[in-house]
Amino acid sequence: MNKAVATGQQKNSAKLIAVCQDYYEMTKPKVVMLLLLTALVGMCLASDTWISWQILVAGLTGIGFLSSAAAVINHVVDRRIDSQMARTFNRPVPKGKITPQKALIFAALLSVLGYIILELWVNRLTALLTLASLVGYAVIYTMYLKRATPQNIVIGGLAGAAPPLLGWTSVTGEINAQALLLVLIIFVWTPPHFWALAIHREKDYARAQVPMLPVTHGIDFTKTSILLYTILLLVVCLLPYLIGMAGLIYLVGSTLLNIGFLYYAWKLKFASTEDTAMQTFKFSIIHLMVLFVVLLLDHYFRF
Ligand code: HEM
Ligand SMILES: CC(C)=CCC/C(C)=C/CC/C(C)=C/COP(=O)(O)OP(=O)(O)O
Repeated sequence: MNKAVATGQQKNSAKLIAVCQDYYEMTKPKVVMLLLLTALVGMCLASDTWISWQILVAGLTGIGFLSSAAAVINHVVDRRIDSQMARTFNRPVPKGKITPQKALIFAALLSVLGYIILELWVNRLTALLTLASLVGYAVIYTMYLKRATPQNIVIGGLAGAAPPLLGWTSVTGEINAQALLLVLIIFVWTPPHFWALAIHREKDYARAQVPMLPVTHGIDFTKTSILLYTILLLVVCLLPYLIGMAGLIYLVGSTLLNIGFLYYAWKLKFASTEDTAMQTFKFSIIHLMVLFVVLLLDHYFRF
């Protein structure tokens, strides 16, 4: 083969890979992975036996596609804000690597596919609840709340907290109090998760004029709020054990994780160094991931 043609082909495939990476980045893959873990745990806890492969695969694919679509819409709607923040200015839409139109077509494709998968192979309730979560995050949180009130992430957090319920309804076709308890755990976890990062990025949010809590009420007030939510989280996390939904493995695991979270929140409030806010944010992600793995282990190896 001609050397120039071969080099041209190499350049084209490198370009294609780069474009695919940009589309992939817009789906917030790591966030969606954790959302899917919580949905998987919702599915497993909904049943005393093994769940069917069809529900598992179709449920996770549908919930994953709709969550990814919500994340892509967030990239489009927030392109002005993102272009003003050091953490996000390099994203594909503000950088001009992907046009808003193309991103929206991608989001529409993911949404339609995800909805059809849930409707055809899971059930209508799950399809509708997942669509409502997409609207909750992409429209209610991103378009309105984020720009309107420092309670934005508290209220908007409900959409991100929904996946355990979506997993549960995938298996049973109905809404259940135990599933709502899992939603409550993530709902209470979200403020300390996000506000820790918001403290670290306070100047970014102030510059972009986004009314996040550290911007509107100050860093000290935000630290107190984080500490109080972390205490509330410890209490809420005890409920699955207290109502007999989970056993000792969960009780021990969850208590250790919450003591860890409390340690970071305490340090952030009373003995903070430059890194403490980011360490607290990183720990929050480990906390939720391990908490849901522990719930799963407890479900299958309960004694
Ligand atoms: C309204 C609710 C939430 C807000 C405002 C929020 C905000 C954020 C922000 C701003 C980041 C930083 C992203 C970056 O570095 O580019 C982040 C990271 C992350 N969030 Fe959340 N989050 C929320 C809910 C959730 C939920 C429900 C989950 C999962 C169950 C989650 C999982 C994660 C993960 C895994 C990361 C790390 C992503 C990475 O390293 O790329 N978040 N979150
Ligand atoms: C269907 C379903 C379950 C939808 C939920 C989808 C979803 C991706 C929820 C995660 C919440 C999240 C990452 C919020 C951050 O947005 P931000 O705009 O404040 O953060 P950013 O500045 O990093 O974009």
